Amino acid sequence: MRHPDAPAPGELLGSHYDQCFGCGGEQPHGLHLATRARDGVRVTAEFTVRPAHQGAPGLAHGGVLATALDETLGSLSWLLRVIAVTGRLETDYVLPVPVDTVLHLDAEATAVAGRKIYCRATGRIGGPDGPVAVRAEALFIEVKVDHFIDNGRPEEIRAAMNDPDSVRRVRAFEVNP
Ligand SMILES: CCCCCCCC/C=C\CCCCCCCC(=O)SCCNC(=O)CCNC(=O)[C@H](O)C(C)(C)COP(=O)(O)OP(=O)(O)OC[C@H]1O[C@@H](n2cnc3c(N)ncnc32)[C@H](O)[C@@H]1OP(=O)(O)O
Repeated sequence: MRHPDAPAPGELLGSHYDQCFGCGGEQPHGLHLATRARDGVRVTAEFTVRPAHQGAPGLAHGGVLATALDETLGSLSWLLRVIAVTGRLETDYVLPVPVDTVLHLDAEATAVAGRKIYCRATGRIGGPDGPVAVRAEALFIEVKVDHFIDNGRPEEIRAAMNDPDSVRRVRAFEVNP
């Protein structure tokens, strides 16, 4: 169920961490995904494949495409108002994705059971209604903020805790009655 305080449909979700490879603005070769809330527990995003994202000449690396799917699926957290990490991500690569292509991503949660969030995503090329190039089914697991504090490298954790925007974002996720 969408949380009552979830961002409204159409609203841009913003980055959860400015150094994130998927969505952070401070990663020069990152994916710079900008994700929007949609109805229900659904989000959409666009990812433009850059030369830094190649695997084969002129084609997107499969791991980068998996990252785009992972990041979009992770953004469903904003609508559920929980912090969650990827437990399992199964990816189908249906079409090659050339450099400069815009990948239109669409993710939705399909079920929640305790801490487990089941979800799926597609990435289409040639427009939001174009053919599916990649798709994923995933299981995200809800965690507390301590997951990052206990496991992250101390210098980045300290920097995040000293950044008021970062603390505000995490607090918003923690309150989930
Ligand atoms: C103040 C500032 C401080 C810092 C601020 C930070 C802010 C950050 C905000 C937001 C971040 C969002 C980041 C999104 C980025 C995109 C998403 C990613 O790429 S995340 C990275 C990749 N993923 C991992 O690194 C997980 C590594 N794995 C783990 O840590 C553990 O394995 C974890 C937490 C996933 C589960 O461990 P357990 O000990 O908590 O829980 P157990 O009991 O093992 O599992 C719970 C249930 O889930 C099932 N489960 C777990 N893993 C599964 C799997 N792989 N396949 C199937 N089921 C699985 C289990 O069978 C269990 O199910 P049953 O409740 O018994 O029914």
